[in-house]
Formats: sequence, C-alpha cells, structure tokens
Amino acid sequence: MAKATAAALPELTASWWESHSVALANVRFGAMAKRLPVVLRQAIGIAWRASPRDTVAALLFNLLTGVATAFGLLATRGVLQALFASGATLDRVRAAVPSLIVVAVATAVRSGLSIIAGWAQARLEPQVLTTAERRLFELTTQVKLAAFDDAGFSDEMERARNRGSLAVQFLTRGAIDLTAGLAGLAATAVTLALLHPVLLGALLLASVPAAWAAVRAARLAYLSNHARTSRRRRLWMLADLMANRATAAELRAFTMRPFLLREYDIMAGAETDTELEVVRRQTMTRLVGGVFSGLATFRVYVALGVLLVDHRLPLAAAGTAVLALQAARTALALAVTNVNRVYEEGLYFNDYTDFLARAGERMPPVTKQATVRPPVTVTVRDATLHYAETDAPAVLGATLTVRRGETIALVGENGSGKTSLARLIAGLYHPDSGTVSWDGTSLSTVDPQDVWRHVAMVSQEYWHWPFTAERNILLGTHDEPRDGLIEVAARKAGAHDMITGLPAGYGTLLSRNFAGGQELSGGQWQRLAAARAFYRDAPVLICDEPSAALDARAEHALFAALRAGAAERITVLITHRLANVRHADHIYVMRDGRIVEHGDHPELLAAGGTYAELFQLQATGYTAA
Ligand SMILES: Nc1ncnc2c1ncn2[C@@H]1O[C@H](COP(=O)(O)OP(=O)(O)OP(=O)(O)O)[C@@H](O)[C@H]1O
Repeated sequence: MAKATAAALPELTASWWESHSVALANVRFGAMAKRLPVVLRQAIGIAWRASPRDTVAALLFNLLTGVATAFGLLATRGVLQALFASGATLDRVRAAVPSLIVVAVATAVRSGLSIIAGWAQARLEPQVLTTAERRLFELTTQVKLAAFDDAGFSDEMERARNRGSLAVQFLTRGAIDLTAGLAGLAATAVTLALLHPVLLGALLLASVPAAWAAVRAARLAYLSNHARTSRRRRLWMLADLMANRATAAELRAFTMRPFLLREYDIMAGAETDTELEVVRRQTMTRLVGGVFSGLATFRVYVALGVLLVDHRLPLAAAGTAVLALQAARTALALAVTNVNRVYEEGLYFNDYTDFLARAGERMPPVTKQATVRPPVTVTVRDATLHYAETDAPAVLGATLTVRRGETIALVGENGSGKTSLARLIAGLYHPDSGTVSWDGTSLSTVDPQDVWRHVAMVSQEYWHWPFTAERNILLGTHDEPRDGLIEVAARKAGAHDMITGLPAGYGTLLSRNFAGGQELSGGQWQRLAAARAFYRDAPVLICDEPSAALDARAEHALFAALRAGAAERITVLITHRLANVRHADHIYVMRDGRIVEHGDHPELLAAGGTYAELFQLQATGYTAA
C-alpha cells in the first residue's frame, strides 16, 4: 500500500523551498519571543498601509481601555478601604460613594472605549485583506511565465494565496487583540505593583507556562499544516476530479471511480492520521502548560495570604489584588490566545512575505529600452530553450526569419518544440542562449508588455473565460475597445451565427457555474478564441492548432480568413493538418527541438523528407479507396 502511495502521489515528497519555513517553525521559545515584535511590526505596517486612521484608532482605544481598567481597579481599592474602615455602616457607605462613582465612570468609559476599539478593528480587517490580496495578484499576474513551470513556485503561490493572505488579516486581528490583552495585563500589573511589588513578580511567573503552551501548540499546528500542503493540494485536486462537470463523463466511461476513491482514501487517511497526532501533541502540551499555570496561580494566592498574615498588605488592598488577579487572568487569556495567534499567523504570514519576495525575483527585468514597434522582421537566431526542471531542451539551436506579410508554419510530431518556438517568437519565454529579435532588437532587452501589445495568440490550450460571449471577444483588446469590430471578428472566426443563436446572443454568459450561464462545445469555444485573436488585430499572430476542434467548413473558413489578413502581419501557424500549411511562405519541420527541414510546400515535397512523408500519409487518408 505504501509503495502504491509513493508511486501514485509524487507530491508527497518535500520540495527544496520547504526547508526555510521548517527552520523558522522550529525556532525555540526564546527566539520566538524575539521574533514576535518583528511580526507585530510587520502586521501593524500592513494595517497602516490599508488604513492609517483605523489602525491608530484600534491601537489607541485598546490602550485607553487598559488605562480605564487600571483606574477602575485603583478606585475599587478606595471603595474597599472605605467599607473596611471602622465606624457606622452608613458613614462607611457614604465615604465609599466618591470612589464608587469613579468605579462606575471608569467601567462605563472602559466599555465605551472597548466598543470603539472593536469598531475600528472590524473596519480595518477587510481593508487589510484587500490590500494583501491585491498585492499578491499584482505580482502573480506579472511574474515571468517561466515561473509557473517551477513546482516550488506554484506551491508557494498556493500557500500564499490560500492561507497567506488570510494570515495577514488574522495577524492584524491577533496583533490588535494582543495589544488589548497586553494593555489589560499592564493595567493589572500596575495595579498589583502599586499594591505590593511581590504580587507583580508572582503574576509574571504565572503567565509564563500558559504562554509557553500556547506558542508550542501553535508551532505544532503550523508544522503539520506546512507538511500537509502537497498532500492537501492532491486532495483538492482529487475532490475536483470527482465532483466536476468537466470530468464526470470521462470518469464514468473509463470506470475511474474506484481508482479515484482509493487515491482519496490513501490521501485522506494520511491526512487524518497526521491531524490526530497533532491534536494529541497539542493536548499534551496544553495539559502540561495548564498544570504549571495552575501551580503558579496557587503560588500567587499563597504569597497574597502570607502578605496579609504578616500585615504587609491591608485587607482592602488584598481584596483589590484578588480582583486585579481575576482581571489579569482574563487579560492574560486574551494575550496568550493572541500570542498564539500572532505567532501561528506570523508563520503563515511569512509564507506570504516570502512569496512576495520570491515573486519579486521573478519579475521581468526592467530595461532601458521602453518599446518595440510592430515588427517588420522577426529573427530567431540559434535559440535554445530549457523549461525549469527538465533535462532535454524544448528548442535547440533554432534559426529562422519571418517578414511582415509572410506566414510561416511550424510542423512536426508531438513534443517536437513547435509551441515552445512560437512562445519564443511571442516573447513569452526568452531563450537560454541565442536571440529572438524584432527588427534587430532582442526581446530580452524589451519590456515584455510592449512586446505582447503587438501579439495575438490562439493557443492550443485556450481558456474558457467565464464571461459573456461579447466579453470573450472584447478581451482581445479590453484596454482599447474597437467599436463595431466585435461582430466583424466573430464573422471571420465563423462564430457570429453560433453566438446569435445563444439565448442572449452576444450577452450570453458562458459559464454553467452561474445562473443562466450557457456551455459551448469545444469547437464553439475554439471559434470564440479565434474571434478574440481577430479582434485584437495584432501585427504578430500566432495560431497554435487553431482548428483542432473545428468542423471542416469552419476550418476552411478560418484558414481563408487567416490568408485574407496575412498581408498586414506576421503569421505563425502550428498545425498537424498539413493541408492547411501548403500556402505558408515557409514551413519549418521540427524534431526534438531542432528545425530539421525548411522550405515551401513544393520544395519540401520534392525533398522527400519527413514533411513529404507526413503529407503523403495524410493525403492518402483522403484519397485511398
Ligand atoms: N511548461 C513546460 N514545462 C516543462 N516542459 C514543457 C513545458 N511545455 C512543454 N514542455 C516540454 O517541451 C517539449 C516541447 O513541447 P511543445 O509544447 O513545444 O511541443 P509541440 O511540438 O508544440 O507539441 P504538440 O504537437 O503536442 O503540441 C515537450 O517535451 C514538452 O513536454
């Protein structure tokens, strides 16, 4: 069973990037105590960026709540002093009235301040979450495409996205609640110190075991969560496969149910075991912390008794001390819970900040060269491309030139490097060696946004954007809409009739995940993808298997439209249907990343190489009796 698990679920193995966070989670209590202020500062920093006003209000009103608590306690001593003095009961009660009024006012003010602090905090949290998420998405939409080929990066992104952003929100909450707890503790500590310094020391001693247990429990939870990231990702993926409209038919036709459920059982079983172990260890920790905390509290009350018996503490002060100690326990519970939360969320927050830093390293280089113009000539010279974590190059020493008005076709067997070469031409990847230049300017020296502005792409794996049909086409140039051209583009792609046949025409929402949404067939989606590219009307058009899902008529119309517009642009065509590439000005045949043949259709047929062989093979399929 274990063997099967390892073979089927490679994600269980640890990745290189995990060591950093594990090291952090393994820090000892002292080191962690040192780290807390840093985490707190970062949390307050983010809160400040989200809303300076609410941050100040939340912190200030919590601190003022603490001050009101101290006032209330000290006034209580006045009440007790008056009540425990000698004399007639009525006189003693009268003497206690001023202090009682102070206690009442302090209590009312304290409640008011705490409500205002809660309000500021509630306002702050959603703003913090939005700020954190926005920052994350600013980076994920900008990092180099190559970053996504790195499994470590994807995992980090997932952790930062799923937990890290939330951690920022929880951390801010924890930081402010911790401030409230500490302010309450400080208030009671001041009160106790004023009553007798020994009581203060006793209170501090009582706090340590609880804090230790809280931090250790948090660390256990984090470590387990961290180790489970890969497995959970696999579990989510399995859950998605088993409860998804898109996979439902294939799952049944291939009777995959037992296999998927078995995989689920293996993963979920391991998940539950880990979780139970963590809960066991956390409970032990809390038990030990609780016992020591109880003993320490007992010692505090013994100290109080000794001071009373020795007449070093008056009865009124002892009564106040008991009240202060009770208030201290509440404040301590709040502080400890939030030390716990701040520490734990601080670790997740660290995932978030780490990801931001790593994503920052994967930004496209900022170059001096600001723009490229729509290219007249695109030149690929001796270009080689390796994807991350792969040994064999996807493109090896490719050289070609294509001019405006020309169409080139990349053909070859699956995995021969056609898409990869097209990605180089589009500036989506940069070659490890060699160059890709537009009119003599190497794309690796240009801001990629400027390159992509001139590129339209019908990719092999186009996305089914869950928007209306119109928006799906408009996405082609959403930043500079071209009035009236949506229908023109849709007609060129053979999508217009299909779209007008939808319940709400161009306004039909294309996603069954929303009420009233419609689903399209594979070919219909592909027409829409082509319409988007036509609408973009870019000087470099890359069509990667643009007709794989199209019927014969639609395919014919699409290639006719491509040829009609070819004079104004550079067209790169990738297709396995070789009948569609006969009109290309140059055909490049690829094998194992290399360009092994090139020429136009008659030249390549005459050469009698791979192209001729593949072409004849397809042609006989149509002519054979
Ligand atoms: N993002 C990626 N990360 C790692 N390897 C990749 C990636 N994309 C492609 N490859 C690998 O690079 C090689 C070339 O892939 P490419 O997609 O360029 O081939 P292709 O000729 O377009 O294939 P097909 O005809 O099947 O579309 C293949 O071995 C593929 O596994």
